[in-house]
Amino acid sequence: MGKIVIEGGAKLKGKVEISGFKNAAVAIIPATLLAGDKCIIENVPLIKDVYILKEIMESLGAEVELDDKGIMTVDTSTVKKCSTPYDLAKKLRASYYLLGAGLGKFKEVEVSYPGGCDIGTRPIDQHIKGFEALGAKVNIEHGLIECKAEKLTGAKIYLDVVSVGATINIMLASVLAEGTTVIENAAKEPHIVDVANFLNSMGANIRGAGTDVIKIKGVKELHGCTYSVIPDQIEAGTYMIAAAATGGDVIVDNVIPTHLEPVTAKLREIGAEVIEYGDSIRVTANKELKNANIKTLPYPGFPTDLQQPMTAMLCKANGTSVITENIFEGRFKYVDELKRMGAKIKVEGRTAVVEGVKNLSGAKISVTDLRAGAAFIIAGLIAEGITEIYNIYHIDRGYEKIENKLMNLGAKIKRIKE
Ligand SMILES: CC(=O)N[C@H]1[C@@H](OP(=O)(O)OP(=O)(O)OC[C@H]2O[C@@H](n3ccc(=O)[nH]c3=O)[C@H](O)[C@@H]2O)O[C@H](CO)[C@@H](O)[C@@H]1O
Ligand SMILES: C=C(OP(=O)(O)O)C(=O)O
Repeated sequence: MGKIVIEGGAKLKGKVEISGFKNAAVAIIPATLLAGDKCIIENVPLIKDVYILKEIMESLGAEVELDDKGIMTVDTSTVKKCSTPYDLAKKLRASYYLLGAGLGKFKEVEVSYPGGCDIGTRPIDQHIKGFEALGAKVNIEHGLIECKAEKLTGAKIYLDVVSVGATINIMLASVLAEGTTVIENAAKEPHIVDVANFLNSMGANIRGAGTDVIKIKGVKELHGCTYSVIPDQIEAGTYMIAAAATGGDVIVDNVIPTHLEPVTAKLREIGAEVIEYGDSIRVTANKELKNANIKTLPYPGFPTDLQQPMTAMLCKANGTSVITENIFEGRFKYVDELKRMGAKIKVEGRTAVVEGVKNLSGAKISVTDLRAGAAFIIAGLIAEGITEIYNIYHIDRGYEKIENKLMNLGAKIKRIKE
C-alpha cells in the first residue's frame, strides 16, 4: 500500500486544479441505473471510491468506461437487476445509493450493508423510512438490506434529521414513482443539487433541491444524458486550509466560491486573506494565524468533512480553539495521532479543545479515515522534520493525485510504494 513522506516547512505557492466532487459522483454513478440507457458523466474524480463503484456497476452488468480525463460512460441498458455483493459494497458508504436507484428502477434491490469512513455510527433509518413511505418493504438480515415494492407511490416524507444520504436516496427511489413525493427537512448540500440536476437532465421532474423542501413529480421513464459533476468543495477547502496553514499563496482553481463560504469566513477570521474570483479562490497567509471556534453543521454551516483538516491547522495557531463536531460523534479518533506530533488537544464528547503550540514535530502516523488523512498531510506540511503517513488507502478513496498536486505547489512530499 505504501506511505506518504513529507518534509515539513515549505510554503505552498502556485495554482491547484480541483477535481469533480467525490460525494456527488458517488451518487450520480449509481443513479445511472435509473436511465437504463447510456450516460456520459464528465469531471469524474479519479479516486478509489469511483474505481470501486465502476467495479460494482460492472458486476451488475453495466458497461462502464472511464478515461484518464475523468469522462465516464455508463450504459445501464444491460442491467436487469440490482444485487450488490458484500465484498464490494462494504468498501464504501455510497454503495447505499444503489438501494434508492435499484429500488426506483427495478422495484426490488439487495445491497450489503455499506462501509465507508469509521467516524461514528452511520444509521440509515431515515433512508428506510423514506423507502417504506413510498410503498417498499424493507428487510435487513445477515447484513443484507433488501427492499421490494409492488409499486412505488409518491408520499410526503419528513426527515427527523437533516441527512444528505437519505435526501439523495429518497430522490433516487421516487423519480419513477407514481405521483408526487415531497421531502421536508431535506438536506441542502451542493451535492443534493448536483444529483437533482443530473436526474433532471435524464428527464426527472425535481424542484426545490438546495432548499429544505424538495418536490419530485414521478415520470414514466428516464433517458441517458451528458452531465458534468460539480467541483469538489471538500478537496478545494482542504487546499485552502493547507495554503493558510503553511503561510502560502495558492490559487484554488475550478471551484464554486459560494460552496466554500463557511471555510472562507473561518480562514479570514484566523488571519488569512481570501479573495474570491468567478471560479477560483486565492488564499494568502503572511502573518501568524489566530485561534477560532468551529461548529460543524449541515450546509450552509461549516462542513464536518473539513473539521479534521481545520483542526490540524489550528494546532499551530496562536491561542486556544474549540471545535464542536455536531454531525459524527466519532470524528475525533484521529486526534491521538496528531498528539504524537506534539499537538495539544483535549477531547470531551463532541468537543475538542486545541491549544496552539509553537511547533509540531514530524512523526510516523497512521490514517484512521479519509479526512483524517488530509489533516495528517496538513500537519506534516507544517511540522518540523519528516512525517511518514501510513494506511494511505483512506486518502486515495477521496483525493485525486494529492501528492502530485501538492508537489506542484512546492511541498516536499512523495509517495513510497511498498
Ligand atoms: C449533514 C452532513 O453534514 N452530511 C455529511 C455526511 O453525509 P452522510 O450522507 O454520510 O450522512 P448524513 O447526512 O446522512 O448524516 C447526517 C446526520 O444524520 C444522522 N442520520 C443519517 C441518516 C439516517 O438515516 N439517520 C441518521 O440519524 C447521522 O448519524 C448524522 O449524524 O457525510 C458526508 C461524508 O462525510 C458529507 O459529505 C455530508 O455533508
Ligand atoms: C466521510 C467521508 O466519506 P464517506 O462518507 O464516503 O465515508 C468524506 O467524504 O469525508
